[in-house]
Amino acid sequence: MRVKICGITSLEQGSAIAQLGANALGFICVKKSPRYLSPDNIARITCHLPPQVSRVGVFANTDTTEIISLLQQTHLTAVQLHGEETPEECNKLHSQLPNNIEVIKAIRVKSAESLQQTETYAPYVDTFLLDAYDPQQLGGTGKAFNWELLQNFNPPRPWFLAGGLTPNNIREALAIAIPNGIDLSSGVENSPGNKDLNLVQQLFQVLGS
Ligand SMILES: O=C(O)c1ccccc1N[C@@H]1O[C@H](COP(=O)(O)O)[C@@H](O)[C@H]1O
Repeated sequence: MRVKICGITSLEQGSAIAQLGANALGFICVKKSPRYLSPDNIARITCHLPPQVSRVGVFANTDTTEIISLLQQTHLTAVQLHGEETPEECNKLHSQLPNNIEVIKAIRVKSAESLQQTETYAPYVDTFLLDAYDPQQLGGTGKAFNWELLQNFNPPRPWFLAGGLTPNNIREALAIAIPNGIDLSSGVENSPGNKDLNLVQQLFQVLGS
């Protein structure tokens, strides 16, 4: 299973988290987030990570040209679109990126209807990420959604489960849903952008048991 830890802001923590077992790390490129990291700082971290670790840039409603320019500066291997990007915008970005760059579309789940969006977006993205909906914040909310909605969820692309996941609730989540990957941010941190390595270690212990 893919395990993505998002909101990495330092090389020391990124390397330690990869060492503990994460195979994807996320870097927040949304300027108003407390976890925002500049392109220069992202590049300083990504160039030292093991090659098998996916490096995901998280964007929200960012212009395609800006995303492509940032990818060229940072050694990112994936783009997570976490805003109100339309299927047309996803198509435009996907068609302009090299095939080895993964496009992940976040769907913020309000109700069962939200899940139907995966059918519309599927031709234009590689992967989905399901997060909780919050009217105030785009992501990193620490809020979970109703996992029971996922019982018969079988989307046309691989998908990550995100939103309020912690070492304490991950077992319950995975007993209900069968995602291809999980994504944790605030559930494994001391404060925004400062990850708690003990909690990350605890997560891998639970996943391995
Ligand atoms: O983490 C942020 O600050 C953030 C800002 C803007 C868009 C997305 C963001 N984070 C994403 O939110 C989810 C879930 O986070 P949490 O585990 O509930 O804290 C995760 O996919 C992050 O990539």
